[in-house]
Amino acid sequence: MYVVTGGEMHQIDRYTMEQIGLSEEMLMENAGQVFKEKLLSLIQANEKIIVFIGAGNNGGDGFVISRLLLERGCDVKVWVIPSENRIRGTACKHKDIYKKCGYSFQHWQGKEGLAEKDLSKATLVVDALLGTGIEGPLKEPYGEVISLINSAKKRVISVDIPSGIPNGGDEESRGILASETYTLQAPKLSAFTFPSAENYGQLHVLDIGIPSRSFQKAGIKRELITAHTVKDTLPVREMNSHKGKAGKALVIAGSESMPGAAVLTANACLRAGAGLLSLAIPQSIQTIVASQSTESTFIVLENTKGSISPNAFSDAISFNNFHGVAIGPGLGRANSYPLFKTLQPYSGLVVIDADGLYHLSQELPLWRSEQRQGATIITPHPGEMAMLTALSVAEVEQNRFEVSKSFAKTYQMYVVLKGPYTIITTPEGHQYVNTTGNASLAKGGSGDVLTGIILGFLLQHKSIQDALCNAVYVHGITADRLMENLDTFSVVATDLIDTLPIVLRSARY
Ligand SMILES: NC(=O)C1=CN([C@@H]2O[C@H](COP(=O)(O)OP(=O)(O)OC[C@H]3O[C@@H](n4cnc5c(N)ncnc54)[C@H](O)[C@@H]3O)[C@@H](O)[C@H]2O)[C@H](O)CC1
Ligand SMILES: [K+]
Repeated sequence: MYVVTGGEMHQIDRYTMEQIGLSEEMLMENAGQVFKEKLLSLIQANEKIIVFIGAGNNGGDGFVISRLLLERGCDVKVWVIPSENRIRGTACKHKDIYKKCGYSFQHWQGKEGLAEKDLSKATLVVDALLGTGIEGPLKEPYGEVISLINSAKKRVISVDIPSGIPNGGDEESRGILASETYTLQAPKLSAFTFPSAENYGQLHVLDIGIPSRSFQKAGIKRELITAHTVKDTLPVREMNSHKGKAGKALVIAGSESMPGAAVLTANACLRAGAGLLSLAIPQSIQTIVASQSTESTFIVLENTKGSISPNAFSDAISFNNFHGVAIGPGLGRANSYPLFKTLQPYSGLVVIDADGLYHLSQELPLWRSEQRQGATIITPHPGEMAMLTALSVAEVEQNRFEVSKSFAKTYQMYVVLKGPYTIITTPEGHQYVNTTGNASLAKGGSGDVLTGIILGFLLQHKSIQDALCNAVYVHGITADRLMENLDTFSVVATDLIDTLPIVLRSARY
């Protein structure tokens, strides 16, 4: 499933109409039909529905939805915000069809009019005020209508997008606070960009019949990770596999103040399929780490002031014995730069996280793909991305898609930008958005687990992007699964590792 900007959606609509020959009237009718079906499956028989309609095609969808619900005998009040002569094109055609079927509507005349009364009696609001055609700051009377709807605190279902949110989704908005949004054909960027993502409520995607060819022709390179894509791309372990063939992983992690990071990364990596796992850790934490990661083997390094000594590293490890390396969780920044540097010439996969990203920010050009034989995968949270790009955290948050794309293309790396909707970007600029996971992941250690799963999966998959997509998806699902029995406050990173085997099993079937 593709993820698009408002502008791309218009381009896709145009191709569908002009080149494929599906008319806008038909697409609008389809939108109304699927919306109505979805709505009827979720509402009570005695629901009192109020529909708010704007001037553009989002309002046109509102006319189709109102007609179809009235045809089904639903109790529907329809309020149209612009004067009738402002409704043009396809929306006007569907307004006329609505009227010719014998149905009427009320005109908005300010909030003191009857709309407020109808709203107070309604049990459900359908928001068909504004869609992807919004430009610039919200104009009146839409601001006033939206404030009225929001303050009524009803169940609100938005058509396509919550009305009033900016197209990029990145600016402060006075948009509708929807309980649910039924988006048409493809989720829009604003559903995954804060603060607008918070306006959406629960997101459902409705197939209105726009062919995938229209998306391909528009060159859309953003997709959603779904249960289907994961199931189709999760590899199966061959019968004649052996531990060496299943991937030899090296994790360089941990320090006296953060020994747990090494444990979490190693154990997650093993649970994600690594055949053999070596942990490179400072000598002073070896006993404690070994007691909690039974299956790991160890490369014990000299330590200085609680972390790996700057002198100990270069000849202690032969990187080429490993298929992939993860570096960074709990490493500490003070002494580990020389160690980080020795990894650059290594020809295998390198996953860089946490303190490893700090070192990377000091010598970024050296890690461009043409300077390395193996692929580099980075797993920053927005703060670390800000450090790597010299932007503010707010700038990263507001332009998550663009910032990660530009970084991935410039440095030819795979970027896993973590957050409520983690975005994976390939060096070619293809992007994959993850929707699994929940607020319980906002806790120390969950990133270490993800790094471990990523390394484990990289060693099982042929395609790096599939490995990354599948890793972030299952990581999120483990948290979702834990929510069946636990509270968001209570989940700890070890729970994620313990749940991973069950989640992996069900992701396959
Ligand atoms: N995706 C599809 O294939 C289909 C989508 N449909 C729906 O069409 C809308 C997009 O329609 P469009 O006419 O382009 O725009 P809007 O309805 O969002 O609104 C345009 C309308 O709003 C006025 N306006 C613009 N900016 C502002 C502002 N800042 N404040 C107030 N008013 C503003 C402008 O003057 C216009 O009158 C899409 O979201 C879907 O819901 C179709 O059903 C066909 C298939
Ligand atoms: K809307």
